[in-house]
Amino acid sequence: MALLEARAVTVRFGGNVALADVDLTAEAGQVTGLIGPNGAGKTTLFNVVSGLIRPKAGRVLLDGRDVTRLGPAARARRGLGRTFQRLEIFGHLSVRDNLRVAAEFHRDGLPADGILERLGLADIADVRADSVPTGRARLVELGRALAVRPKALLLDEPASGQDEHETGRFGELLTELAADGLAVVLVEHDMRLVMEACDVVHVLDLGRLIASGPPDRIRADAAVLDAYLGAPS
Ligand SMILES: Nc1ncnc2c1ncn2[C@@H]1O[C@H](COP(=O)(O)OP(=O)(O)OP(=O)(O)O)[C@@H](O)[C@H]1O
Repeated sequence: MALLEARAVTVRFGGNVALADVDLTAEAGQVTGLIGPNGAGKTTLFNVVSGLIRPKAGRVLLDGRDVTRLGPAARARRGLGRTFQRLEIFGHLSVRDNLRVAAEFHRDGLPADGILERLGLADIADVRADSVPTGRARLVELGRALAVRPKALLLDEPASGQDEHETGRFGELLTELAADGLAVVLVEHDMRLVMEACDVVHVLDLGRLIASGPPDRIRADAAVLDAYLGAPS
C-alpha cells in the first residue's frame, strides 16, 4: 500500500481545468518525482494533497486513511510535511526558532538541534532566517518540515536558488530521508536532481498525467520529450 495516494483528482479554476482525473502514489522509502512544464498542475496537486485546495472530485489517502475532508493542520498532524515554491520561513526568527516553532505544532516534534546538525545548518542556528542566502534557506524550510516528524514530505522546487554543490548535497539528503522510511515527493525543474534522486517519476502536462515510471524510462518517453524535456529552453 502506498503511503500517500491521490485518486482521480479534478480541479477547476473557473472554466480552466487545472487537474483532470489525476492519480499519484508515493511509497515510503522512495523519492517520487512530479515534473512537467509551467502551469501543468504540479503545485495545484500539492495543494490538494496538503488540504489547501478542495478538489471538485477525487480523494487523498495518507497512510491508508482517507484525509480528503481534513484541513491542512489535521493532515500535518497525521504526518504530512510540506515546503513551498516561494520560501515560507519566519524571517525575523532565528534558524533554530523556525524549527522550534514547527516542532511545537506537533505533540511529538523533533528537537531542532539534531535536525540542524543533520542538514549542516548548526553554524547558523542563531542567525536570523531572513539573512540566510536562499540556497541554505531552502534547507531551513526542509528542517522545519522535518521537525513535525512527517511520514510524507512534499517539496515544491526545493533546489530553486541553490548552487550546483548545494543541489548535489540536497539530492543525497533526499535519498537518505527516503532510506529512513519517508515518502518524499519532489516537484522540481532541475532535471539532474530529479533523475539522480528519484526512484519513480510522474509527468503532468496541462493537468493530465502523461507518463509514470523510473527516471530512465521517463527520459526516453516520446510524449514526455514532446511536452517537456525535449522542448527548447
Ligand atoms: N488560484 C488559482 N486561480 C486560478 N488559476 C490557477 C490558480 N492556481 C493555479 N491556477 C492555474 O492552474 C494551472 C496549474 O497551475 P500550477 O501552479 O499548479 O502549475 P505548476 O505545474 O505548479 O507550474 P510551475 O512549474 O510554473 O510552478 C495553471 O493554468 C494556473 O494558471
